[in-house]
Amino acid sequence: METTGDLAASVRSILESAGERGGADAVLDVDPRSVERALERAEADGRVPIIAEVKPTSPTSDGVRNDDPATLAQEMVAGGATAISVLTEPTHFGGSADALRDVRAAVDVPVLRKDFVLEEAHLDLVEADLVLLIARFVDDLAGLLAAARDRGFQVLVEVHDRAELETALEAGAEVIGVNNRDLARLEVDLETFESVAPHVPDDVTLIAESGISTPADVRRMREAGADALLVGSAIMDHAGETDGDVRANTRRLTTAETDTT
Ligand SMILES: O=P(O)(O)OC[C@@H](O)[C@@H](O)c1c[nH]c2ccccc12
Repeated sequence: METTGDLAASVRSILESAGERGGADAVLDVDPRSVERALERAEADGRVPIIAEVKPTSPTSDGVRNDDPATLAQEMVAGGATAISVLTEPTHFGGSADALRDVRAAVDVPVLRKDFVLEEAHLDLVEADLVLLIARFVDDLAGLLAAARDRGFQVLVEVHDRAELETALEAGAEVIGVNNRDLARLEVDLETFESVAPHVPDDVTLIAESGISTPADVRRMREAGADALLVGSAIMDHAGETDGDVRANTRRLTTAETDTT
């Protein structure tokens, strides 16, 4: 793992608490809902493939939403979401394994577990269809990827630059997310995706992550090659700028390529 000296203080503290969280008693055996199939269904219906994120709060959000995660997820699916991402990180994002379990029981789309998984035992906290591994924070990416696949998980490997992309490809990642947020400064720049995307092989499923808030942002990321987009804050609307209507917020983005008004 890289030294944590160049990371934002909140990210250092997230990693410290992640390292202290234990695993689980049993090794999971997951029967996953196919992400590939879900993406094909969205494209066939003319919906932009959006992975909508249930994120009660975050170090960069203005506020907290304590709505029932399962209800939020159902509203997101009603707004056309292709998959749901659920934070399970408890100390900085207000997430939990129970929230993910409730969401997965309430919807029939694939569910991504969003957390700071650093070692094999962390994989066994809760079943999900897709699990996130962050290239920058994982020592043995190929090993953890294999351990996740052995359990049946599909795996989203997150990168932020070309060097991390190479690491992800060498490790055999098939689904790669480019995070527009820089974890050293916590700032978002959509150019990050645009600069990394051209170097991603066509057979990789490519996801643009973070900082996507408007239909124009959606179109920009799609033009740069995104197969899907991961959106949290603009849908959760922690500050309450859109009456917190998660269904409408999701629909505005899933229809961005058909409704260009
Ligand atoms: O809220 P945003 O800017 O739409 O971002 C969503 C998602 O990309 C972000 O929550 C995220 C991306 N990678 C992460 C890793 C851990 C925790 C959270 C994240």
